[in-house]
Amino acid sequence: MLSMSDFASCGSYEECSATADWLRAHTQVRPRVGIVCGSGLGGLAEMLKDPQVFKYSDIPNFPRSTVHGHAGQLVFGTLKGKPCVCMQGRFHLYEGYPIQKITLPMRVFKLMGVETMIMTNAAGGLNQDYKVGDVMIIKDHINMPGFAGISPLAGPNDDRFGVRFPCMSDAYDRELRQLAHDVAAELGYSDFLQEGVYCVLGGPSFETIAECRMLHSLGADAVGMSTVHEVIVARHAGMRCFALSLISNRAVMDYDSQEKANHEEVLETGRLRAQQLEKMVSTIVARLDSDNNNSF
Ligand SMILES: O=P(O)(O)O[C@@H]1C[C@H](O)[C@@H](CO)O1
Ligand SMILES: Nc1nc2[nH]cnc2c(=O)[nH]1
Repeated sequence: MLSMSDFASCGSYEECSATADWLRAHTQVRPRVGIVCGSGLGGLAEMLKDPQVFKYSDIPNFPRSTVHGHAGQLVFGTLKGKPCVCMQGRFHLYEGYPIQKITLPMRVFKLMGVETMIMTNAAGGLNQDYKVGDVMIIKDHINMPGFAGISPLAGPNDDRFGVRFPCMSDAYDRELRQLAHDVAAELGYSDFLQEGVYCVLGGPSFETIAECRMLHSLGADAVGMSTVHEVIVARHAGMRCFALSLISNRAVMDYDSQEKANHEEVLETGRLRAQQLEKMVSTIVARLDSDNNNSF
C-alpha cells in the first residue's frame, strides 16, 4: 500500500534519477530507443540481442506487473545494432497505481538517453472496416481519463522534464508514421495495416454496447486501456513517439451480437500476429538512422 508521501514523490525527478542511476550502474547499454510491449506482445523483447534482463521487482521504484500477458521485466540489448530498452509488460490505471507511477519508466528512459519511444498495445476495433488482426498506426488519441482531470502531468510541473502546458497535436510523430507505412508496404503487410484514433479508458471492464457506439461516434477507431498516459509523459519530456494497436477483438456495437470481449482472445490475437509485428517494429528501428526522421 502506498503512503501519501509515496504518492507525492511518484515520478519526481529525484525518484526517476535514482532509478536511472541504478540501471546505469547495472547495465552498460545506453538505450536510444524505448519499446513498450502491449498485452500478448512481449515477444518483441525477445528480438533484442545480448539481452540483459531486470525483473521489475528488482528495480528501485518500479511498480510490479500484475496482468497476465505482461511478463514484468525490463530488457536491455541491441535491436538491429541499435541500443534499446524494452518493457516486457506495462502498467495500467486499473491495476491501482497512481498514474504518475504508471508512467515513471518514460522519465527514467529519458534520463538514460532514450530519444524515440515505440509503444504497442492490444485494442478493440470500433471502426467497422477493421478486422481482428489488423495493425493500426495511432495517429491521434482521445484521453477519456484526461477529461476527468486524471493526467500524469497533474501536480506541480518540473521544468527539468518539460513545460507546464505541452502540445499534444503532434503527439504521434508524422515521419515515423510515414516510415511505418513504407515498411509495411515493403513487407507486404498493407492488407492489414490501418491508421486511426485510439481512445483510452480506465478499464478493467470492457465497454458496454452504448459506450462503444458513443466512442465510435466521437471519432475513435480503437479503444484500449493504456499507451496514452505514456505518450503524454514521453512527449512532455521531448521524446518522439510512435505507437501501434493490434486490433485484438471487435468492439461489440450491436445488441443482437453474441460476441463478448475477453482477455484470452486478446492474448490469442497477439500470438497470431506476433511475428509480423516484431518484423515491422525491428525494421522501423533499423531504419531510424537512414531516414531524415532519425535520432541517431
Ligand atoms: O497493455 P495493453 O493496452 O496492450 O492491454 C490491453 C488493455 C488491457 O490491459 C488488456 C485487455 O485484454 O489488454
Ligand atoms: N478497453 C478495451 N481494451 C481492450 N484491449 C483489448 N481489447 C480491448 C477492448 O475491446 N476494449
